[in-house]
Amino acid sequence: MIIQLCGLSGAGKTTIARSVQRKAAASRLPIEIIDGDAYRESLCRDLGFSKEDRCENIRRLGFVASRLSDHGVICIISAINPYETVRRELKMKYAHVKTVHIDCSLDELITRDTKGLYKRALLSDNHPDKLNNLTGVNDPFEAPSHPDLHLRTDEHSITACTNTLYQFILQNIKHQEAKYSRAASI
Ligand SMILES: Nc1ncnc2c1ncn2[C@@H]1O[C@H](COP(=O)(O)OS(=O)(=O)O)[C@@H](OP(=O)(O)O)[C@H]1O
Ligand SMILES: Nc1ncnc2c1ncn2[C@@H]1O[C@H](COP(=O)(O)OP(=O)(O)O)[C@@H](O)[C@H]1O
Repeated sequence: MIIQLCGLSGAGKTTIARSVQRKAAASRLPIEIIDGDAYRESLCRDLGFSKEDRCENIRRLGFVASRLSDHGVICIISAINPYETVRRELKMKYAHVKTVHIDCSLDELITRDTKGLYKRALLSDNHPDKLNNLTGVNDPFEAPSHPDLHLRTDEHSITACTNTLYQFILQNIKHQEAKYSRAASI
């Protein structure tokens, strides 16, 4: 199974992914987090933040996830993943891909601003530190119209969001197992 998260910087993708991973480890459920930020320091080092590069980034993360997922590892792709076309592409290309929108209002993100990115994006146009392509401020984020799961981190606690995503994963595992056992008995 591949869970492709999408959501703005600071929405809580990494926090929730890690928390679900810890919870799953207690039940010996293998989860690998494929984190955009981390892969941008290795496999995706050559990529920037243009639309083309962001889409190529997601394609590469999707490929890595598919290789692990084929061997029974549940993969969580934790990236902003802002474009509907490439999210759909992953769903079409690989088996058991679920889209989870980690949603949070811009006002709350500007308050959190853990990396100082929003402050930079909101500087005046002629400021030397101005960030010109921050997703959600001055670069597009296409909210998924029909996500498989929608979590609002400005309305629910980290624990509540973790539990919801964890239950969603368990339900989908059960659903997959039932499908395979029906196919095997034919
Ligand atoms: N311009 C701009 N827009 C968005 N994000 C930026 C930008 N510049 C740097 N960063 C940092 O890069 C992280 C996003 O990388 P992703 O690989 O998740 O992005 S994408 O899916 O390819 O759009 C993102 O990480 P998260 O905060 O974890 O989302 C930021 O820390
Ligand atoms: N319900 C919530 N779910 C996830 N993170 C939350 C929530 N409420 C507050 N936060 C805080 O928001 C920040 C999210 O940061 P992070 O997980 O790095 O976001 P992202 O990976 O989407 O950039 C963390 O400081 C986290 O403690």
